Amino acid sequence: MQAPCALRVEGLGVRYGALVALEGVAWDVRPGELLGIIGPNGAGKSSCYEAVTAMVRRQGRVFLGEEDVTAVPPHGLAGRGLKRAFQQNAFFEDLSVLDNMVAVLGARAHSGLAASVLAPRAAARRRGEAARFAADQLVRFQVPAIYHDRQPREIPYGVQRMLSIALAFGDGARVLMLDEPAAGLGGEDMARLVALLTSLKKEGVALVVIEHHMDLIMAVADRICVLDLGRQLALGPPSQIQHDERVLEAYLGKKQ
Ligand SMILES: Nc1ncnc2c1ncn2[C@@H]1O[C@H](COP(=O)(O)OP(=O)(O)OP(=O)(O)O)[C@@H](O)[C@H]1O
Repeated sequence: MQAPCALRVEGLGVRYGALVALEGVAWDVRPGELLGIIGPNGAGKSSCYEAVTAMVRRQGRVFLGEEDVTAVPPHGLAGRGLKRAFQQNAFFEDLSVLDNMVAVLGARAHSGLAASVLAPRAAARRRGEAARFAADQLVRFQVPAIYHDRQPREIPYGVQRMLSIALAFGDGARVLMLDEPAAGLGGEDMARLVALLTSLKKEGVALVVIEHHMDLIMAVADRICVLDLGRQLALGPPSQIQHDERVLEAYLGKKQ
């Protein structure tokens, strides 16, 4: 028996005034599975991404596990384990890499003023534990310890991308959505990204990844949703998508 869906969308649509940017999109993703979303420029990928996380006005329904979360606002979705990263890296620039991670881990790290005054040793111990947990989390997301004390803008771009994924994931995610995680990455950084995505899948995280980088998506996706002119052109495993005539014509054909 197949595992239940981690995330499912039905009849997803987005309009900007008279422009139909997305219409009738329907897919699901299961724990441990990576769904790739591809399509030519203007196909509706970003609109789809924003629509799932309720960042734009949209039609359709969104289910997280068994729960209909269509009416849940973005912060409520994050609280339920649907996390998203942004295409642009977004950091607290004045904090170190480690403190960025501590900050998103939130409650785990903050002992509070009252606790610090009334029980300073316990508060210090909790802060130490939070910092260790944050450091472990960063290493797990391919951000090596040599960068933890630096500010985000001081670390290499490829490591910044990993940091942004780590921050999006926070203290855990049932579903993690990534918008072009491979943008601007080359050789070794790309290999690190593949390793990270593969390990998240093994841990049972469901991933939804918008990507222009065909080699990456064909290598790591279990299924791919192809959008073109706001419509869902195809949905299937990479082997099927690579040979789909409509996809070749609409997407790959336009790229050549
Ligand atoms: N805020 C907006 N207002 C008006 N039109 C928009 C807006 N955002 C996107 N669009 C239009 O909606 C359509 C889909 O855009 P979208 O950004 O979702 O596509 P995309 O597949 O992500 O494209 P790209 O690969 O270029 O980022 C395009 O025609 C785009 O011009």
